[in-house]
Amino acid sequence: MTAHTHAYHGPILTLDNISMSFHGEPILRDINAQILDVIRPNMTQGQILGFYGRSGIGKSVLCRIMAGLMAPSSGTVEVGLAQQPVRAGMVGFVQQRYPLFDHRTLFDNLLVAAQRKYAPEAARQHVETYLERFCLAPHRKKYPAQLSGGQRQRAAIAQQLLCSEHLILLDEPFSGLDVAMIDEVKRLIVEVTTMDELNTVVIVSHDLVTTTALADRLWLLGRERDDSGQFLPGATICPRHQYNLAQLGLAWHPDVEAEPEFAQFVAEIKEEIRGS
Ligand SMILES: Nc1ncnc2c1ncn2[C@@H]1O[C@H](COP(=O)(O)OP(=O)(O)OP(=O)(O)O)[C@@H](O)[C@H]1O
Repeated sequence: MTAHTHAYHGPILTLDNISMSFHGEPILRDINAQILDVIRPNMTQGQILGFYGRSGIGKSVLCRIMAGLMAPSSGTVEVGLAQQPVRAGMVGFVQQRYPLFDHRTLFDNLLVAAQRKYAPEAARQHVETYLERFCLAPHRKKYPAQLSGGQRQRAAIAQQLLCSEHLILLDEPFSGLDVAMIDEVKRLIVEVTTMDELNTVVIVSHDLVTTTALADRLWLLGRERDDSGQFLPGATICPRHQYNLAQLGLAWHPDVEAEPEFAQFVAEIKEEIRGS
């Protein structure tokens, strides 16, 4: 187990006292958490956050709040090195159905996204770059219905990266994929975070092992108990459930899943989840 040398710059994402209720029912409570810009010597190293919680606990709600698609009942979300309040469109959100425009080719789908951020010629150049990097260049003239599931997913990730500002949320990126495809998606996520220092991928997944193996930071969303053992209303990410995998020596190891320390860490996390 080796802790690779690293340091931190300013925050990339800050959740400040986020709470959310629907019709008086608390779903999220007092969430304070931050992703920092990680720096590794002589490397372009973005951030990967694993985000885990039981089914129905509030992960999708928090993702929508992080993406600026839903306003919290209280609290603020700030993104980027300038720490601006989040607005819809600043954060990419790749949902499970990979929505693309059916009547446009892959190239045109990506171009529409890129033109939201770049002038026309720069947009075309960025689309070319992403088609190459995501192994989609041979499929540029195909329509979404003519792409495989994996190609659609790569296209959806490229689309969100092209129009958002470095931060991208992936909702269940491994669900329904075979082993080879899971490896492909893992490779792609690592590729995204080595393309630009500020690129930050948030992986929301029930696949705890795969997510933890990729991440340099892990958040567990869970319910806390009061002194008498009763659950407090609403889920939160308490400080002890914000794990720094880089400091634990579990980040950026290609075969970390084979390391005994990793297995032990995952076992501990499972215990925490069972109790929350
Ligand atoms: N718009 C809404 N109005 C009322 N309640 C909502 C709304 N959106 C979500 N909820 C409730 O918030 C809770 C958390 O839902 P959420 O979809 O965030 O869970 P999740 O952790 O993403 O679950 P899963 O892992 O099963 O997808 C659920 O009880 C859900 O019914």
